[in-house]
Amino acid sequence: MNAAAPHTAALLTAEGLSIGFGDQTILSGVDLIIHRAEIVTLIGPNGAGKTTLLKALLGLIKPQSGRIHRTPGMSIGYAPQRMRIDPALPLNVRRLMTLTHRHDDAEILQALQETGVASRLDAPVQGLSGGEFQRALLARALLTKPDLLVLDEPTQGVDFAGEAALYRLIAQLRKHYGCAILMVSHDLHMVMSSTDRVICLNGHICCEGEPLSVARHPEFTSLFGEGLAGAYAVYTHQHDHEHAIDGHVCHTPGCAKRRQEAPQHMDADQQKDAL
Ligand SMILES: Nc1ncnc2c1ncn2[C@@H]1O[C@H](COP(=O)(O)OP(=O)(O)OP(=O)(O)O)[C@@H](O)[C@H]1O
Repeated sequence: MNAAAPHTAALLTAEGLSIGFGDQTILSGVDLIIHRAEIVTLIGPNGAGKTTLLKALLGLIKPQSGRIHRTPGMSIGYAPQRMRIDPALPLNVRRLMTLTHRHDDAEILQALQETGVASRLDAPVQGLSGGEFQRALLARALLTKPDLLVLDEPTQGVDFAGEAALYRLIAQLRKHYGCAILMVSHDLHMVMSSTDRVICLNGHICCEGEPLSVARHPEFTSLFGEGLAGAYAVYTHQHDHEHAIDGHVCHTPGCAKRRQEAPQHMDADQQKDAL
């Protein structure tokens, strides 16, 4: 999915943003552009200001200074990081979908189908698994037919296999709706393979660009460590070897298969010779 999306026109622009609470400034000098149909991921340590920036871009927090320009008429879907739901509240998925806006059943069902949880329409929200809950939130954000989908940690509470499936779904949604996606994520490995552009935030924009260039940036390595950039290199490496079923690494074509088929009565040295 790293292939550049057809993003040319700016959908949302921010210039010189400073954002804070009271006399405390959390973010300063933030300039950014979100283009149509691109996937942009905000990364950064805890407390870096990622959620604060999203909220300012959504118009939920007024910046201390700077300006935000949203394309007139654009619609934004938002899946927040946290949603406090009273465990005693009888709330099913259908109701969750209409908490803030009215939508008819057909629209709700279609959005839930898009995210793979239509069968949970009448399930109590408290009974959803982590992955189902995130998919329901995603469906809720889709109901606005967004030009921009803003997702704050969309894989929270989701296991590793579920994370990969969710990122694939997000990519499909971008294709299907042609919407831009701005998300916050801590899944750095996933981010690197599932986004067009990465913005690394820590009180200001430390670095930004295509995933590979960000992973090599000194500010990225000082925030996340050399190891991670190295791990990313492993993540994208050219696979120049095969793995036999016993974990052995084979460097000659077909050797993994031959190793698997090598007679079991041979000892390790004989098997090696047979290869
Ligand atoms: N409403 C608020 N009032 C005062 N301070 C706030 C408010 N919201 C956030 N902050 C502070 O702003 C800073 C940035 O918070 P923010 O939630 O944006 O960080 P984040 O990068 O999203 O962190 P995380 O990765 O932990 O979710 C934190 O120090 C937080 O305590």
